Amino acid sequence: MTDPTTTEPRTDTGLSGLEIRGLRVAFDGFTAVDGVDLDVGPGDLRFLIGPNGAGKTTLVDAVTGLVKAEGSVRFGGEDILGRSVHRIARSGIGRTFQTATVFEELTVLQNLDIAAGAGRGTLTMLRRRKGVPESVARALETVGLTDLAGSLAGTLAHGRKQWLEIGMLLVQDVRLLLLDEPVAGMSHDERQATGELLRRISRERTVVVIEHDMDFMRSFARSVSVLHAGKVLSEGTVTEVQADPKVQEVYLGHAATEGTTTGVPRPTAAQEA
Ligand SMILES: Nc1ncnc2c1ncn2[C@@H]1O[C@H](COP(=O)(O)OP(=O)(O)OP(=O)(O)O)[C@@H](O)[C@H]1O
Repeated sequence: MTDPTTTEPRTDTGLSGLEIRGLRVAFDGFTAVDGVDLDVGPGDLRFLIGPNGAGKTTLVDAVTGLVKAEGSVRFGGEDILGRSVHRIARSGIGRTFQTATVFEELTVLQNLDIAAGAGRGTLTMLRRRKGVPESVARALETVGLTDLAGSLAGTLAHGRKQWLEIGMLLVQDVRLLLLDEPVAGMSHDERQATGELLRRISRERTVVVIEHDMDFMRSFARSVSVLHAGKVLSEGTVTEVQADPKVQEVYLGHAATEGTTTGVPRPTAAQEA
């Protein structure tokens, strides 16, 4: 269930929100993102859900500069659309992909150190350091990997690799985290720990999660946007979105055609009867 004490997006100084207007992405005449307006408040923990092919990943690709898009994407007061991937990353936006991309042959600490270095100036990089940088120690603590700092990343369990990747965004001081199905393939306990981690992170940063796992969404989303056929179909709290007949129609329609209940919001009592 959504924590009622954390329903309101935070507005503390230093937190930045995302403002998307008229976002459009076309691939050879096929419009994958079709005029999306989306506001993610500072410190929100927003879930982006929708059936396969709805345009969720393409939207994140557009925000991070991986695909060309029209419209506007403002973060921290600046329009970032059209900037290079590198410049967008430097403006404080980071993402993870469905498959964790960590350096398996390096230790957890080395992975974090490299990620931290990516945000440092050349002079700082050249300076000799003693011990673990504070930002790295903090990230280790936050993602719960302090005791595994010396372990090779390749030996980590699946869930912990995802946490390491999130830690790599934290040391880069990413202020907007865009996470693509972070709990896919995780055990129940790992999902729970990941949800709690995202709650902690969203006290200081803005978090957007693409997700198909509806139980996870129900437990941890502070707000939800439903995408369908490249457009925002519905938006609100978990309760509001689940009660929206348009959402039920889209998901139930898919369940019927795909023979799966993955991603189907829990039917209302009336539907179950
Ligand atoms: N590079 C591309 N070239 C052509 N079409 C693409 C490309 N990338 C995505 N698409 C199409 O755009 C649509 C949206 O895809 P996208 O991956 O954004 O959906 P999604 O909501 O993330 O789906 P899923 O939940 O399955 O990951 C799909 O029809 C997909 O086939």
